[in-house]
Amino acid sequence: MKLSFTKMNGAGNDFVVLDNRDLSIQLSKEQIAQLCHRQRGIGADGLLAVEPAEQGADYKFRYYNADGGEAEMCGNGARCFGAYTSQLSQPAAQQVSFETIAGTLAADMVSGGNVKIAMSNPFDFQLDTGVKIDGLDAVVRFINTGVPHVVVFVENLAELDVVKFGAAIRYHEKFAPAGTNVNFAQVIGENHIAIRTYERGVEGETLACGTGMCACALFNHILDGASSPVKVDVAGGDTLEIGFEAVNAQQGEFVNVTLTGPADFTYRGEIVI
Ligand SMILES: N[C@H](CCC[C@H](N)C(=O)O)C(=O)O
Repeated sequence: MKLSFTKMNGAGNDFVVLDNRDLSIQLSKEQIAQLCHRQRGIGADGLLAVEPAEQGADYKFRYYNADGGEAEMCGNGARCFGAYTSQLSQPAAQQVSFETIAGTLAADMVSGGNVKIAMSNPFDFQLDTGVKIDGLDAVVRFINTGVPHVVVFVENLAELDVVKFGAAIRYHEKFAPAGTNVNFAQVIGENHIAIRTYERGVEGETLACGTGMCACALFNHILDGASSPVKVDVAGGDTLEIGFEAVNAQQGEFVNVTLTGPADFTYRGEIVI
């Protein structure tokens, strides 16, 4: 099968984008994993598929990790999905809505080529999961910001072995069977944090993780009183903004969570699979 695709990235979190509005593309988990393979395929952290909406939004957004498994949604991917689908209409749309497993989201094309995502409300808040990891002297926290995220605040982010400790938490029995993404964060200023993320389904550190940035920013508010918007420095070198409105922060209740950052087209191509 010959596939036309678009390669995009959101702050270095990179994706293969497929226009499947006619539902003609049917890929197996193995085929998606091959497309995302860095040496044997196009290479990406995940794959975004545009499908027709079923509940009144403009589109349906399907997200697959590099291992081919479907996940509930993807924050950086949502910005790329928004930028991609905004250009499917003439003139280009300023706002698009799309259905995901995590809920219906909206993407706004804002200044500087950035995209602002109105995220789903977080849930499953655990201030302290009680998980202890040998060699990691820190509290393991949890919140679901569309996908599951552990958040661990540390003082030595730059030197931390993110893959070692990330994998240990991702595969910990506490989070089985779905597993979790794992974020390590460090406060670097007022309303300003830096994070590194081990991503479930990539099984490695990615250059950015949008839902992970949201999770860390919300804990920065809960733990340190940071106010909205929180600036988040990510491993790929970008700084993004997380907005939120606390309803009951100590219970992890927030609304109007937003993720604003870049969504870049890298190239278009064709591949036979
Ligand atoms: N990179 C994504 C998160 C993907 C989540 C996926 N790794 C999973 O939950 O399995 C983001 O920007 O939010």
